Amino acid sequence: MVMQPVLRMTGVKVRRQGRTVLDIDHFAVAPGELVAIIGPNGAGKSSLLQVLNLLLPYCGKLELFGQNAATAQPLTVRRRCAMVFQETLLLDGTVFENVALGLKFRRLPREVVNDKVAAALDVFHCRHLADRQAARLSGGEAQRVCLARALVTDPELLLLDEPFAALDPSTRTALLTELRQLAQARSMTVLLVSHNFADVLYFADRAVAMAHGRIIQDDYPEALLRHPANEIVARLVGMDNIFACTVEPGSEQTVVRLTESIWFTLPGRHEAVRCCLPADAIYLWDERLSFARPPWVVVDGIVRQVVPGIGAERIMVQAEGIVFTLLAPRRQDTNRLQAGVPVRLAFHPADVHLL
Ligand SMILES: Nc1ncnc2c1ncn2[C@@H]1O[C@H](COP(=O)(O)OP(=O)(O)OP(=O)(O)O)[C@@H](O)[C@H]1O
Repeated sequence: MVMQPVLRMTGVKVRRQGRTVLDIDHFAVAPGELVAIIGPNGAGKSSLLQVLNLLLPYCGKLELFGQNAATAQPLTVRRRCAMVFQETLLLDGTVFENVALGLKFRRLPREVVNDKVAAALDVFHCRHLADRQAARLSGGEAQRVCLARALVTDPELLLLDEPFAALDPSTRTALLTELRQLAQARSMTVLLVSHNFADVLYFADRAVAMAHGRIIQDDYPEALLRHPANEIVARLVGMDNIFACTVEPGSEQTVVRLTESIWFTLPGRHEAVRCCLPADAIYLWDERLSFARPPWVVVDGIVRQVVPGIGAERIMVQAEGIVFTLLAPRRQDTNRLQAGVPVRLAFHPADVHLL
């Protein structure tokens, strides 16, 4: 059975102050999908969510829950959606009152409201805050309350516009985990706008990259990471190594040159001007791993910088005018690499993505 999409856009455009800020040929999301929306500042991500929440006028066709949004009752459609913003828009009053607000117009008995609010607060571990004034919460607490308020109405479509941006990493991870589990348990569809691709990998099953109001890639998050459609997406997903290259396409294989002596071959015929190499696909030389054998590409260079990190260090190595960035497991202090130390690197051409 083909499932009816929760939302379907066809030829949707939005103009703001004389400029087209959203231009979507086709976009559809199935029930239960967890979709991340990424894009540089001004790409149109918030505009997309605002259109879906019927907050912004548009041209073209938008269907929500199988109904044409232009002719459907806005209130009926909105009751099936909820949106959470980066700013915690809580009203004066207690946490309980804020979360109960979404249920207020549904004429539910008081006991049902109490139970639903308590359950929503429980999900995000903030039941103990129920009687506190919303204005006096910390950023993380307020964001949990906003999520509880959005979820108390059991929305079928949840729109999240960077609600985790201001939270500390452990709170973010905890909230994303809770939200993912909850969405899966309820078969809820979620669109999450995020600038953090680690969150995207953690939360979403599908990632949509936007630029200049258009969708430029729509695929599994891992596909964007390994095979970005263009340089904008490569930068969005944090691709550390984007090198200029020249290619010599042959009938069966293509020679890709980064410099005169750093080159490799790829099967097939390719045209490209850029070569992407993820930092975790470059290895420090280790004779036990026999990286020297072709098709591994072996490069000698000098460490320029070591940027400490949790679990892994980011190491910049200069070789023939190119700076390679690689991730290496953090070592004992005594054994650490330093600027000026000669090193040998290796990467496999299969990890290279050409643009
Ligand atoms: N209220 C507004 N009036 C006029 N133009 C606007 C308004 N809000 C946004 N825009 C413009 O619309 C375009 C898309 O903005 P939008 O907020 O959708 O992008 P975004 O991808 O969410 O960006 P960011 O990552 O910075 O939040 C931008 O060029 C922006 O300047």
